[in-house]
Amino acid sequence: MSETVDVVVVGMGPGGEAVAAQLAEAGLSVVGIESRLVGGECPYYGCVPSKMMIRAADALAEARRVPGLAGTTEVRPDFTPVAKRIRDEATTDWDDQAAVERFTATGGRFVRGRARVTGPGRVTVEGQEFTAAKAIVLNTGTDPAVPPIEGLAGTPFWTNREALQAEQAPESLVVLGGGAIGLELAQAFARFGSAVDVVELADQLLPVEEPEAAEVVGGVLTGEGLGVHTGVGARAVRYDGEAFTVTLPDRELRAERLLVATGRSTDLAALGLDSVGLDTDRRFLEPDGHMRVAEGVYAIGDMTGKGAFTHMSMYQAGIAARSILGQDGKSAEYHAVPRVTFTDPEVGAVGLTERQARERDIPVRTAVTELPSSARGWIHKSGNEGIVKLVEDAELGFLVGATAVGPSGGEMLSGLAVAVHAQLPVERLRQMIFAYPTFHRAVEDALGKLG
Ligand SMILES: Cc1cc2nc3c(=O)[nH]c(=O)nc-3n(C[C@H](O)[C@H](O)[C@H](O)COP(=O)(O)OP(=O)(O)OC[C@H]3O[C@@H](n4cnc5c(N)ncnc54)[C@H](O)[C@@H]3O)c2cc1C
Ligand SMILES: NC(=O)c1ccc[n+]([C@@H]2O[C@H](COP(=O)([O-])OP(=O)(O)OC[C@H]3O[C@@H](n4cnc5c(N)ncnc54)[C@H](O)[C@@H]3O)[C@@H](O)[C@H]2O)c1
Repeated sequence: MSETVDVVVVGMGPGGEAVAAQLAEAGLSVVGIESRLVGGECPYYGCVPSKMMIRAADALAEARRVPGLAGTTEVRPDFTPVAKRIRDEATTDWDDQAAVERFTATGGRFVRGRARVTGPGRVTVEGQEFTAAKAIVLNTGTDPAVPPIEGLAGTPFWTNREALQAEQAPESLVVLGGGAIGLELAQAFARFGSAVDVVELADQLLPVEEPEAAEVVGGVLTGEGLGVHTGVGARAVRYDGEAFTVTLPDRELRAERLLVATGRSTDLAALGLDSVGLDTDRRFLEPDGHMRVAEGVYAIGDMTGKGAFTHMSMYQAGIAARSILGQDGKSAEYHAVPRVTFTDPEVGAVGLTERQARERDIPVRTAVTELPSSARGWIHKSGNEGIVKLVEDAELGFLVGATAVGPSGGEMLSGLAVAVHAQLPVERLRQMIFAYPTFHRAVEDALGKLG
């Protein structure tokens, strides 16, 4: 028998948890369904544990910069505190009891299980059927995509999920995929002593970001001893019980561990979305400005393909919640999506890259400045690699995109994100006073070069 409630949330990633809690707090009857851990990928296998690992790895790198600046250091990496911090502080040993209680304290009801949409307003989980009188909200995220490389299936390769449960840094590691996950984890493990090779199919690392940014990061990684192989794919993978052998067109790489970080996949068919008239052959759902994908069905987070970031999932959650509550609210805007890849240097970016702007026939004007030659970069010395790149719509006179690579590229991004979001005239930005000597003064130089 079907039980009627106001809202059923399927998948409790960051956005699903937020929307379910907001609606329950507003007095609606809400059922939140999660097959694994409430909170999703970010707190258990993503953002939080990876950034704990990176924080520790960056401390090692900074200590290694002491010679030449401040004396001598002897750096002996120990992964144990990282593994312990991830287990105890970040994930409570991959237990979501606190998150479940946080949700049920809002008045929501929690069901553990793998849900399927079975028709308009209908969701089935573990033999129970719920009828959602107001809305179904989908927030089922993504899973690691595993490429069809000969010999790979069945080997004990890592995805981000295993990598972030590691107790020790491996002696050696091959990383397939030079995107955000691949590079963040590759550099972190390398700083703990792993011998790391990164294999990226595209011609540049971080293919969605500016080539100038990728070049800086690639230079730093090779400078730190990582092998970086771009424009190549693995032809085959073998595992002999002790180590992996990855065959590239021109060489073989052998390593204790293999991390597959080649992107993410969705399975809309398994969710039963054909029962509400949605095309399940697609990779992503296409929501309208209020996150509706069908009558009474909302989708938020990575599965919408608008940017696989926790801040996107949370942003869309707020819009969906307001819509379900019948409140007025601005519809979603994606012209100023900020993103930060937490390598060292960090790659902060917002809006369009030059290539994306040109593909949209925007009359583009760009400028690039180098951080090491800025006053702060010169003072900073070791570890000062970075750039600022601005992309201006020359006709309209405002920035449509910007990238800040540097020791704190993610923080430098904030002013640039304001400029792109609010479409502030470049002329007005040029009149700003930029504090001396900050890294973001490089933005002033770049603005000067634009004209
Ligand atoms: C290693 C790594 C590092 C990252 N670092 C960052 C970062 O620094 N900053 C950032 O913004 N983003 C980062 N991300 C991305 C971020 O984790 C995701 O964008 C974020 O988790 C939002 O995803 P989501 O809301 O779509 O749902 P997810 O977090 O993917 O959660 C979806 C949930 O739905 C559940 N589910 C799926 N199907 C069903 C079903 N049928 N029934 C019930 N439950 C179901 C899943 O078990 C899962 O818990 C990182 C990701 C990874 C992997
Ligand atoms: N700091 C952050 O915000 C952060 C960190 C990690 C992940 N994320 C999110 O998670 C998403 C997934 O991350 P990801 O790094 O897995 O995906 P990604 O799509 O960013 O990168 C995957 C990379 O693998 C490459 N690739 C694909 N097939 C390959 C193959 N067979 N061999 C070698 N390379 C191959 C792709 O060209 C691409 O560069 C990202 O899109 C990002 O939004 C965000």
